[in-house]
Amino acid sequence: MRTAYGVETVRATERQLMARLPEGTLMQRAAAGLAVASADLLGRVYGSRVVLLVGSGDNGGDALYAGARLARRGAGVTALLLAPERAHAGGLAALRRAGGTTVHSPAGGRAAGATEGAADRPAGGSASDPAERPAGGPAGPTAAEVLIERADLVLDGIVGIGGKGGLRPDAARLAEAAERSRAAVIAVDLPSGVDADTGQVHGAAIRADLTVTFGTHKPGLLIDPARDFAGTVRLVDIGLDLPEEPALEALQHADVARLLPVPGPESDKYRRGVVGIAAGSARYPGAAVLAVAGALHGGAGAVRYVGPAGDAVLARFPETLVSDLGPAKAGRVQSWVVGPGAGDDAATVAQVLEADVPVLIDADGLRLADRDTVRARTALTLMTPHAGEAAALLGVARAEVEGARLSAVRELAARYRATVLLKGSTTLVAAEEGAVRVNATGTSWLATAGSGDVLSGLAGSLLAAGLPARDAGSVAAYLHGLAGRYAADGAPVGAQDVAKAIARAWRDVRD
Ligand SMILES: NC(=O)C1=CN([C@@H]2O[C@H](COP(=O)(O)OP(=O)(O)OC[C@H]3O[C@@H](n4cnc5c(N)ncnc54)[C@H](O)[C@@H]3O)[C@@H](O)[C@H]2O)[C@@H](O)CC1
Ligand SMILES: Nc1ncnc2c1ncn2[C@@H]1O[C@H](COP(=O)(O)OP(=O)(O)O)[C@@H](O)[C@H]1O
Ligand SMILES: [K+]
Repeated sequence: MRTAYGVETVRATERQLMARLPEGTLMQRAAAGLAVASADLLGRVYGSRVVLLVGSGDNGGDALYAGARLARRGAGVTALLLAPERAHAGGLAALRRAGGTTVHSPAGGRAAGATEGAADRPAGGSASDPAERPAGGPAGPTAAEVLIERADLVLDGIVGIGGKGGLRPDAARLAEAAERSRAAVIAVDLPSGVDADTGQVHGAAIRADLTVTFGTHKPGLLIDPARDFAGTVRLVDIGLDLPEEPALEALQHADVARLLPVPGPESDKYRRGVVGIAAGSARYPGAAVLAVAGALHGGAGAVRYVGPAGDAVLARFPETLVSDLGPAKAGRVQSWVVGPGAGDDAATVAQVLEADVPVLIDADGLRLADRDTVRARTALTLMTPHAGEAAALLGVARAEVEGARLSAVRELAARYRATVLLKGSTTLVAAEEGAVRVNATGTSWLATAGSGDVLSGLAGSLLAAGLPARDAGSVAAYLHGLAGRYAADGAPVGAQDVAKAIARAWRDVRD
């Protein structure tokens, strides 16, 4: 299981650990890991040009100490200090001892002619030395921007877990320069400008190729939009003793393998679970077919279908048990999936919600389900909105959900007293309590009509097989994401291709 902890927990565990260790130990561990990752990315350290973006906190300290290590190995290292008087004193001294230079990088300091030598200053001077840049001049790039432009590697130590709100204007300029530059960018702990706890991004942020994070992943590194800014994430162990329950967790192959329902010698189709699919309409029969396709690959022993698309379902999947009597009279099931392509059939949704078995509500069903009825259910409920559907349920704009996925999914889980799977580039699964699961196996090729129907069938099938809602949702998202990757393999796919590839995803996970 990959886990992520919020800032408050990180700070508390760091304090405990620091109390037992000589001062500066943790920062040295962080800087050592950062320097190794930098060297790996550079390939050749000697002769490389490294620029450090240094803010006023310990995040900048990490960058300075790592820069010192790289300077000792022959890199030309320049630190751009956003606030020279507040930059980490020990880190500054270490960098200068190692032969690195520092440049004051205020907003708008122009590099008149911005020459190579603009950054040079004697090692050992003080950060507030008047010899510090900025070089004047009304227009053109600042000295800092020129240095970033010419760098091989930029280390972003502007701000880490101490960041509040969007980047301030002078820091934002550096972030933009780094994005324009061809230099590789490594974010120290997390990309400056992203929210460590939520994954929100307010305005400009560093766009990194690699993020070297310390002690634990932070939730923001795993949730879009921030995840997209982090690039590849590398975790450096600094010895933190973290509590049992994380804020966020992501299943890995081994976790999914343990959760997959596998028939034993005593199994029969009923013991494996029957999933009922109440989906599709005269207008949208395809949704029924796709939900059944997903359900057939989810581990239930049988798939029962009720609704107006029985003929279409049977034509494609003769193994389906089709009934036209409605959910209440269709025969026993261990879970229901209701909603895909359901149109305005509120009666079916209401009937399904009355059943005392786990229910998955998707698509039209989300709009039609009465909130108080869902809240009052005693059996499990799993809701699977995409951002647009979640926004409608919450009464906010879609962009608001996409920008703050974690709070949106938590809020829905609380309002409906249900488990909620929020679909999208990073799928989140939240129950009313406990760690939120994040899934990142997906691919944007999955953004294709009907792939959500496949997911709901798959998750419903896992519910029928006996998985709790959080596991059913996160295992389904994991398999569905992998299946999407396999089916797409770099080219567009249809939802049916995704359903077919689920079997390969199972095999892969179980290997
Ligand atoms: N505490 C520890 O034991 C360790 C901390 N480490 C590093 O320390 C970092 C946390 O250090 P700090 O607590 O000093 O905090 P940060 O360095 O993350 O940020 C605090 C500073 O950034 C400024 N700042 C805040 N928001 C800003 C914004 N939006 N734009 C521009 N500047 C902003 C603040 O004025 C403050 O001076 C971690 O992210 C990690 O990199 C590591 O060295 C590992 C050990
Ligand atoms: N950008 C993306 N990256 C990864 N997965 C995505 C992306 N966009 C959508 N998906 C996934 O594709 C599926 C689409 O589901 P949904 O929006 O319900 O479509 P439909 O209603 O057409 O079936 C979901 O599993 C969702 O998580
Ligand atoms: K940073």
